[in-house]
Amino acid sequence: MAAQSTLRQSAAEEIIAEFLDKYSNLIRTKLRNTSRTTRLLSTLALATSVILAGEGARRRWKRKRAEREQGRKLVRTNSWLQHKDGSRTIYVPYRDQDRPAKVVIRTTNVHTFEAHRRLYLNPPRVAGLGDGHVPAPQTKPGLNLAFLHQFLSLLAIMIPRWNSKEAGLLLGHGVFLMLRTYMSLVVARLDGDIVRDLVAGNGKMFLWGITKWCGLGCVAAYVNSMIKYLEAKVSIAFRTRLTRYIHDLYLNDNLNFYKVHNLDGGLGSGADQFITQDLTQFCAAAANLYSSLGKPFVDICVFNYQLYRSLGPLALTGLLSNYIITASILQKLSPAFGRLKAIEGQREGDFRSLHARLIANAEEIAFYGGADTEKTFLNKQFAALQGWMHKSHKANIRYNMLQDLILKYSWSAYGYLLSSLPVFLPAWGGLGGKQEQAERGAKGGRERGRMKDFITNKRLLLALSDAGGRMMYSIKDLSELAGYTSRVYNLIATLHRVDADEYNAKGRRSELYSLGDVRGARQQNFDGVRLENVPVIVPALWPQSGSELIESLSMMVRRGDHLLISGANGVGKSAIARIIAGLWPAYRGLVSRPEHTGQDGIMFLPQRPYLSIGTLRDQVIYPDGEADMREKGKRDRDLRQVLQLAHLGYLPDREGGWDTRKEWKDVLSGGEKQRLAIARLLYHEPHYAFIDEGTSAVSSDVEGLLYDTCKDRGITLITISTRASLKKYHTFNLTLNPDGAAQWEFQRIGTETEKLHARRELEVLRERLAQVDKWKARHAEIEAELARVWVEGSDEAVEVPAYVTQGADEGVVAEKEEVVTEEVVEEERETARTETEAEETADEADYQEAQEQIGHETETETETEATFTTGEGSGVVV
Ligand SMILES: Nc1ncnc2c1ncn2[C@@H]1O[C@H](COP(=O)(O)OP(=O)(O)OP(=O)(O)O)[C@@H](O)[C@H]1O
Repeated sequence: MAAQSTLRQSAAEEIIAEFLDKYSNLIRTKLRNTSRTTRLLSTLALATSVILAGEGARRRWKRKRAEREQGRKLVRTNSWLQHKDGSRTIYVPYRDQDRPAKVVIRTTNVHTFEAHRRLYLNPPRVAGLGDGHVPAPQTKPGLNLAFLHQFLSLLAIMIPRWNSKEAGLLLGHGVFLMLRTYMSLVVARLDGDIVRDLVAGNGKMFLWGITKWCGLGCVAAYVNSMIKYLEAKVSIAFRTRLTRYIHDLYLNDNLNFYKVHNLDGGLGSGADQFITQDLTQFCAAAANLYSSLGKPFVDICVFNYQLYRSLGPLALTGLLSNYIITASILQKLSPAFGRLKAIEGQREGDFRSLHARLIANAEEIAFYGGADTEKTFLNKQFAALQGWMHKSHKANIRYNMLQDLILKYSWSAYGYLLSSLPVFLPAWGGLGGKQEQAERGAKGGRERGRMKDFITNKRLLLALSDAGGRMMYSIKDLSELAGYTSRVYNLIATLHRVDADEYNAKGRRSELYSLGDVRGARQQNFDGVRLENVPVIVPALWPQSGSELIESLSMMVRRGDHLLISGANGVGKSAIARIIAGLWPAYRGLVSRPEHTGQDGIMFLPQRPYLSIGTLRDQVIYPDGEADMREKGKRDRDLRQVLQLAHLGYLPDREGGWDTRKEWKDVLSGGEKQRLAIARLLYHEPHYAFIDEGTSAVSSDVEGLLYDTCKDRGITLITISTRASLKKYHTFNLTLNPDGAAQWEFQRIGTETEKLHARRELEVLRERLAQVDKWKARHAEIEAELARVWVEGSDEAVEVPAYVTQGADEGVVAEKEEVVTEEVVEEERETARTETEAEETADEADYQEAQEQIGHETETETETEATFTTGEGSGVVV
């Protein structure tokens, strides 16, 4: 044995040596035959390619290192790279912070959206999804043509091209599925062989059969796990495509993320449940459908053919009729799984959005002590979900029973019957029947043959019944998929509808001021802000009609003309900003505004300051990212300067630097949030800025400085405020008073008319001042009455704590009240004196200051006396 192996080894060595000799001789001869120049040139070429390859490798390595370094930096600063074609490269922490994974995100082409709009807004009539025009379809989800149309429409997004990654993954998945079918066939045959050898007592063949079985097991295990892996990959790939598509449609310049909730309402409590939950379930179900339908289908074809060969045409007819009968029974008796799943998804969404609401408003709820009430809301919503889930599972009981009865027990009994055909009816028994007829008489051998055929056929029948069963089970999967499909299709159709502003169903008349009745025009490249005969309407959810706040409003703000929009609460001041920003529609008239939002354009500071996730830097430069900031040539020191101007210079040091990440909405105080919003304004330096109650929590000394800074930076301010004291920073004033004779009044601040108003206000003030003496007398009366009142049992009354009584005896209290009254009177006299002086000198600066004081007074008065408002409106249009 040892000698044999040595012999084999030396033979192998000889072969290798011969091989090496042959090729070295060949090279040597070739070299000898070539000229010196050729050799020199070849050597040079070789050396150059080695050097170039080395240099290439070095550069690649360097690039990779720089890229990794850049990735780390971008992760730290919460930033990304923006490319010219609109795509972005983002880095996400992968295994560890040091090796972030690079992801390139390409935005969906506008033409793709246009091409798809037809699928979602004008579905074919035959699908029964509406009349072929908007509104978006709302059919009962189920196995019908609508489902087919919806699924194919989504497939156009999930697999955009035949050579896309998703198509490749599906192909790979298909190959493995076929492989598994083939393996099932091989296993069925091998099973029969093993039993035959066992019955025949052929030990050698039996052992060989077992060895093959184990080998097949390894391959089958690999194939099965690859099928699962590829299924998961397909599901993730589908989800990625759909999620990016939806994000591009949801968060675009048309502000669909706002409109879909505030104007359309087609998605109920929110798009979040659709995008996070329903989409995931849809993709998992769609990827699974391929294997749960595709694989059994292939199995059924292959196994039927095999059984047809061995059991004959009668068996095949029996099998096919069995499928048809089973499918129709199950289809008839199955509950509406699609609808059940769709409504379950909706209730899950409602429950989830209540939780999200609780998190977003945790502080406010905690202050109010509203935990119990919120718990009741949550429990109520959960009970609705739970009830529906019970209903859904109950519906499953009957279906599962039926399914088990038919697929497990009836089918196997039927299988035994079919397997016995060659034995009892050999004339109808295919190959098996022929063999049976041929071998009649050879008793012992035939029994073993029968056993082998029976085992093979039984396994094939089992596999077939399994495939058929899975096919039948997938009726349920398919119905559930129909539910998810309808939800995802509804989401995309609604987004397309909102994006196209297509609310008007053909042939249907729209209600006045409904979303189908928007006829105003927008001009987006105007150097100024202008409204021309625009009604201020609170839009209602489509298709209801909105409610009118102001019938028709006209105004214009040019560069340098600062405007203050004032009026009582709820009159529609912010509504004007919403119309100009494009959040609310312009139902009639013309709205003109600068094209860009941000730098050199227009910016809106909302009433509730918003703080994004990310670093401190992100808060100042929002909505820019760090990459945009660098592109604009701004550095951290510029941001520090901006913060200083907003009186927040201490923030980077206090919070630990620009890259610090915190939950900023909880970290910053109300006033700080507002000052941060002003800092954003100073960073972006727009030409026009809407400030909606943007300084209400800022102390008045800082407020003035902030206004002056903004104006010095060339920002034209349009302030929405109830504070008349802000007048002095503005040139024009738009006063809204929908209940007055004129619903609004637009006038220059400091004009004769306005002075007239101020004088009238002064007169009213003086009248009130004259009443102070009367109040004093009345006060003394009340004091005297109180002193006379004797409260029965006051001696036994609960003892007043010492800290209350200290220095609070009647005399002291009276004295204090006297002093307070004196102070109030003195203050009012002082105010009146100032007003009179201002009026007399008519000096502009003094006048403004006096105006401010009046403003303070007016504010206080407005709260108490409804009559103490500005004069009649004149409806001046600039
Ligand atoms: N999304 C909405 N849905 C329904 N009504 C709304 C909506 N937003 C605002 N409104 C209504 O529109 C009216 C004007 O609101 P707006 O926010 O413009 O008031 P405002 O004058 O700015 O008040 P405030 O001084 O309190 O901020 C209010 O009556 C309000 O209830």
